[in-house]
Amino acid sequence: MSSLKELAVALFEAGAVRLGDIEAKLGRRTPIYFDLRVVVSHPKVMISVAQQLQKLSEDIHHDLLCGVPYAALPIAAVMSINTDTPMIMKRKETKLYGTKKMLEGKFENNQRCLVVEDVVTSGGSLMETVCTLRAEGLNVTDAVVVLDREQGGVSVLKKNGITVTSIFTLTDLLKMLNEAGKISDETVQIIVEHIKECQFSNLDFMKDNLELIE
Ligand SMILES: O=c1ccn([C@@H]2O[C@H](COP(=O)(O)O)[C@@H](O)[C@H]2O)c(=O)[nH]1
Repeated sequence: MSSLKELAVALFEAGAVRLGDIEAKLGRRTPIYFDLRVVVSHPKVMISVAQQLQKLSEDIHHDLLCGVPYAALPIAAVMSINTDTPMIMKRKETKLYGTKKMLEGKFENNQRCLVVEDVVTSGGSLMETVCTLRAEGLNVTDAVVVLDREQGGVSVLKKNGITVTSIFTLTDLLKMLNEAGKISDETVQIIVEHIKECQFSNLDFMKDNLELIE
């Protein structure tokens, strides 16, 4: 899988692109949903996704990698092994026993941690991980993601000090899948209209869980 178009088609064929009237996070409805969790069952696609993210990471100075739980964890693990970069893991919930740690793995104050994410919509999931990492004394300024759904999350993250670099924007991906005959012109149109109407300009809906700059 040398080209991005080949990767887009491989993701589609692996079942990572779902079309229809789908219920997403917080009861929102969407005509397109990306399920990157399926990639664990397709090792060649996993390697290709990790390699593309590694390319994006080459110019970003970092000491550690951290995947946003859960979908990005295996992707970050493959990148960690391929590049010999230590990884840390954020827990979704704090343990109620033992060490009560939020982060697993070894890290030191002020180390630079690059965040790995599968999909950005509002930016909320990624920001949640960033807040935990920063609260533990890590320096977090960048994230690499597989897909930017172009719904405002990347700008929201920028306002909070995070630069996002993605393998695909939704526009790129739709174009590649349309050219490959996987998605019709009509479906592309429906998705484009939905994305225009469903934009996020802040993370107010989850402000009780986040310590934001704004
Ligand atoms: O098509 C999609 C859209 C979202 N996700 C999951 O949700 C978060 C991203 O949404 P935010 O609003 O930016 O938090 C991400 O962690 C994905 O796992 C998805 O899988 N597919």
